[in-house]
Amino acid sequence: MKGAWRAADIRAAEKTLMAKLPEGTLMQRAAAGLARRCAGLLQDRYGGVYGRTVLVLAGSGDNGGDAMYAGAALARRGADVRVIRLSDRIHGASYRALEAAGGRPLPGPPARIDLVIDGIVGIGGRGALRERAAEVVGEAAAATASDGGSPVVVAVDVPSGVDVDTGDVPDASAAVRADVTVTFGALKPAHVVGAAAVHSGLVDLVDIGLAEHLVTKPAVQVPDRTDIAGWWPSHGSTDDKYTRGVVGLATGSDNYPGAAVLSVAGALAGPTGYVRYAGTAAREIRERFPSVVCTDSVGSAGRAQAWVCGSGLGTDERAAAELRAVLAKPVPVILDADALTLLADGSMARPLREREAATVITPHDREFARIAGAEPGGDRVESALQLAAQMNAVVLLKGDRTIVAAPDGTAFANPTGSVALATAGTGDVLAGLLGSLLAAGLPAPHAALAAAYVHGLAGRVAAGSGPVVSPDVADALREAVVLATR
Ligand SMILES: NC(=O)C1=CN([C@@H]2O[C@H](COP(=O)(O)OP(=O)(O)OC[C@H]3O[C@@H](n4cnc5c(N)ncnc54)[C@H](O)[C@@H]3O)[C@@H](O)[C@H]2O)[C@@H](O)CC1
Repeated sequence: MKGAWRAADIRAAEKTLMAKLPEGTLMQRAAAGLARRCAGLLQDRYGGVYGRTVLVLAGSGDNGGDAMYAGAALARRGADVRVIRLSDRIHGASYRALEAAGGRPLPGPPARIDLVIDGIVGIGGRGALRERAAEVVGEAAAATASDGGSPVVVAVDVPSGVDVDTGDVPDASAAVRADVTVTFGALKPAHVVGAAAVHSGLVDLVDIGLAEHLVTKPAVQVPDRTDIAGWWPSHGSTDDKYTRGVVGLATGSDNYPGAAVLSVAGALAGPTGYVRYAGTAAREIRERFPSVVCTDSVGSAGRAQAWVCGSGLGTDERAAAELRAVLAKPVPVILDADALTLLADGSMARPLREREAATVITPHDREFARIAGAEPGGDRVESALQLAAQMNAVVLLKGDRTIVAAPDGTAFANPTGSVALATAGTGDVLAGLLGSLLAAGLPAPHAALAAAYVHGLAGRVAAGSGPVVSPDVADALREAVVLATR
């Protein structure tokens, strides 16, 4: 699991480390790593460093210092390095090093640029880029590279114009869109959550010896494949259909039988050995999935180790009664879609509060607003954590980087999100898969993250064969499980 730390925690660790090192050492480490990555990108794209045009955008702080020292190293290897100073006050020693290596100042971006180094602001940045900086960033990105394409844009530490601590991008037109972000010491939330994660492009972490001095808990954690593989339940030779876990689904309605089909398809791709369906879509489910045991209500269904409730359930009296029946079960429960709408008027607050087993809620932003009173806003991690604490539930806040927040204050971000999932019905598939993982015994935060991870991969797998609809995501789940867990 990788952690991402806020700027204040990074600065505290840097302070401890810097006290042990000769002055300037950390910046030299950062700049050396940055120059190496830039040289690699120039090599891969244009076949070498020599003769390539590199534009350094330098702001007033140490971020500009990193960029100019790296520019100096590239100039020494024969690159034609130009620098635009975006402040009257810039890092002096690195500017002089760049000049000494042959770098030259320019008032504005040239027409031909092979690589842009964004050293405008790093972890000291506040808000959207100021007007002049935003203008220069736009002009540089619109320049032509020597191979006729757009220049490679490398952000130093974080793309300038994003909120480092929250991943918010206050104004997308006044923020750098990087192909690669070379960051130092540790990831920051901007690399892994919110719109800033998209602006970061590929994130490349340079070790400057900081990690062991980070004493605080990360603001957000990001699982990788080995975490998912380690959590995914495996079966032994003594297992049977019951010991693998039984998952129950109270989903679908006369109006939305498809939601039931999709949620059951999601559950069947998970690790449980037995799927029960309770609801009005029993006929559709029996036809599609003969292994699923169907009843018409939660009350008449047998036991399950976890229940999924809400996808396409509707919000009428029958739906409310089914939700109440699910909340009364002493097992983990996932509340999705219409179940969240039913929670909004507060009438379920008591049964929800009285639950002892885990509850997972899976809102998108508008559902989040129905329950919390307002959409998540710029700080999605903090918003999800607050709702998790308030409801004593694990919150899976859907988005390009889905966030999983636990009531104990721990937050995670899923790295596999895919735009392919932004289509009707994919949430039903996710809820079913998550139910299966909970029924198989995974702790709720791990179940939510593992489901989001595999679901994201399934979206990518499905997108490999063209435009995606939600049944394609359900069909791709098995391949995604194999990719994530083998
Ligand atoms: N502190 C350290 O030990 C290290 C820091 N390093 C670099 O130093 C950076 C942090 O440096 P600083 O603390 O000097 O801060 P930054 O260089 O990130 O930026 C601070 C300056 O930017 C200006 N600024 C803030 N918001 C702006 C906006 N929206 N538009 C335009 N200008 C804006 C401020 O006036 C301030 O002077 C890191 O991100 C990293 O790149 C690295 O060299 C590694 C070691």
